[in-house]
This record gives sequence, C-alpha cells and structure tokens, in this order.
Amino acid sequence: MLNISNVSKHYEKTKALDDVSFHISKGSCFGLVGPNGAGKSTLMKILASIIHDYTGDVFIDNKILTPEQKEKIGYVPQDICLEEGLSAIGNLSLFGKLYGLTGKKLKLRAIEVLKQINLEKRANDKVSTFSGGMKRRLNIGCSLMHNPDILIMDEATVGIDPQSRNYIFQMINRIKNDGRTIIYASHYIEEVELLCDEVVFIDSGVVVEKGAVNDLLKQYATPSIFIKGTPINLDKMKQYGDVVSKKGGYILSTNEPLQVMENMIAYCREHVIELEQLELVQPRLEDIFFSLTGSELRE
Ligand SMILES: Nc1ncnc2c1ncn2[C@@H]1O[C@H](COP(=O)(O)OP(=O)(O)OP(=O)(O)O)[C@@H](O)[C@H]1O
Repeated sequence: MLNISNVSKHYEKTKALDDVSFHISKGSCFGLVGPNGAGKSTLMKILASIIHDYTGDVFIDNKILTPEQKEKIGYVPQDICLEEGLSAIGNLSLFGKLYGLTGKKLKLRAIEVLKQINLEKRANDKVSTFSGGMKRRLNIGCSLMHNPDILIMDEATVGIDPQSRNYIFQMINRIKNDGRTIIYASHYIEEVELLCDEVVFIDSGVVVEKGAVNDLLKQYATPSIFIKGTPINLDKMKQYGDVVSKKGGYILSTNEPLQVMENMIAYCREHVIELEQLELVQPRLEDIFFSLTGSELRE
C-alpha cells in the first residue's frame, strides 16, 4: 500500500532522515519507534504532504504521492490543532469543508465522527472548555472527516487521562477492523506493542530494523534476568551470558534464566551480597531497540 523509497531530509545542517526505505501493508497498524529527534515526525509530515522538500519517493498503491493521493491520508499532528472558540461540531465541519464536504453530507459525517470519538454530549460546547483528552479525541476526529484510507497518528495520546486513552485505543481498533491502515508513533512503547502489527526502528534518521512485532521479539529477544545488588560481581555474571547495565542494575541474557537465577542466589548468599532485585525480564521492543542501538527510547 505505502512504499517509502530512499527518503532523505535535511534541515539545513541537520540530517533528519537518511535514505529511509520500507513498506507498509494495507490494513496494518504500523509503529514508528525511536527516541526524541529520531526523525519520526519528519517522516510523518512527508507522508502527510506537509513537508515537500525531501529526496527519494513515496508511493501509495504504486502511484507517486501527489495532491490527489493526499486525500487518502488523514493526519493527526503531535500538537493539537483546533479552533478553541468553535464547538466540537464546528471544528469537525471546518475540517470537513477543507476536504470538500458540504451541505447534508458534511452534517451527517460530522455527526457520525462525533459518535466515533464519543463526544456527542459535548457537540455544541466550545473546545476551550474541553479537557486535554477530549481535545485529543476531537483532533483525531477532524482527521477522520474525509474518511481516509490511511491514518497517520503522531503522539496521539500525549498528556491524556486513562479513559480518553481507552477511547482512542477502541477507535484505533475500529479503524483497523475497517481494513484501514494506521501509522502510529508514540513514546509509549507499550502502546506500540499493544496496537501495532509491524514496526520500524529509527535512530538518528536511519532505519535500524523493521518487521512484524512478533517476529522481531522471536528473532532478537534472548531470555534475560534483571539483577540489582551491592556489591555485585560483574565477572561472575559474565560467566553466564552477556551483561549490560541498566536502571542501576544489570540485564543478563541467558538461555537458562532459571538456572542462572538459582546460581546467582547461591553466589550472593555465599559472599554476603545483598540482592535488591532479581527477576525474569519479559522481552520488550524497548530492549530490542536498546540492544540494536545502545540507546534508550526514553530519556
Ligand atoms: N523545523 C525544523 N528545523 C530544524 N530542525 C528540525 C526541524 N524539525 C525537526 N528538526 C530536527 O530534525 C531531527 C528529527 O526531528 P523529528 O521531530 O522528526 O524527530 P522525532 O523522532 O519526531 O522526535 P520527537 O519524538 O521528539 O518528536 C531532530 O534533530 C530535530 O531537531
């Protein structure tokens, strides 16, 4: 459905994207994963035709991205973009008009979207009276007015309450079930793991890895344990597998985690080492990103 081919983008001296290529299949929920400044927003703005001065090509359904193709895309920006002085329905109508909807069609579509974002009760209230979560939901609603095939969501759940987050997740699942494609960037890696089927890891503008979430977990995730204690002996741990320091302790990757845990407990007892924490670590995308780049996703 969407092909990104050798895309690069500079902001004066900053190389925001460096020869980025990957494919997004129709109907998938596709996650963009990377730390602050990785280039995710830049890529999303290119796909949404907000940034035009880049090199490389973007294809939708094998056709190069043009203003007509742009109609297939809905874009939810990272910064909320609403008219505070207008009501919810007023904002939806405004965005609908921008996409050429008029008259009865516009009115019906606005009511339909209002239902999807669960803001019917606040239809005529001014946006300036809305909570952060309501604004986020309306922001998504505006991008849905023209019924796009592809929805691009840049940090759509920043700073919202759990209830609004749940509404947004339900909406995303409904959009997915309709067979539409979602491109989702979030700092919350748990959200990407929960919602996305496929991901691309981007670091400093470069694609580090891409693939189905389950395949990546299978391919990269070695069983591991987290150990924290004082004074823990690094050389002793290295006997059992690879060790990296993390969050004041160590992650030890091993194919025999339970046996190694037993050995470490015995060792600590023998040497009067206080074990503060010892636990099995579930493989996470965050850890895969760390093992591939040496960078944390969150600062
Ligand atoms: N308008 C701009 N002018 C100059 N540099 C920019 C501009 N927008 C982004 N950059 C730089 O380009 C790089 C990529 O930024 P981008 O916003 O795409 O990253 P990101 O992965 O979306 O980060 P975040 O998660 O913090 O939003 C960064 O080094 C950033 O400082």
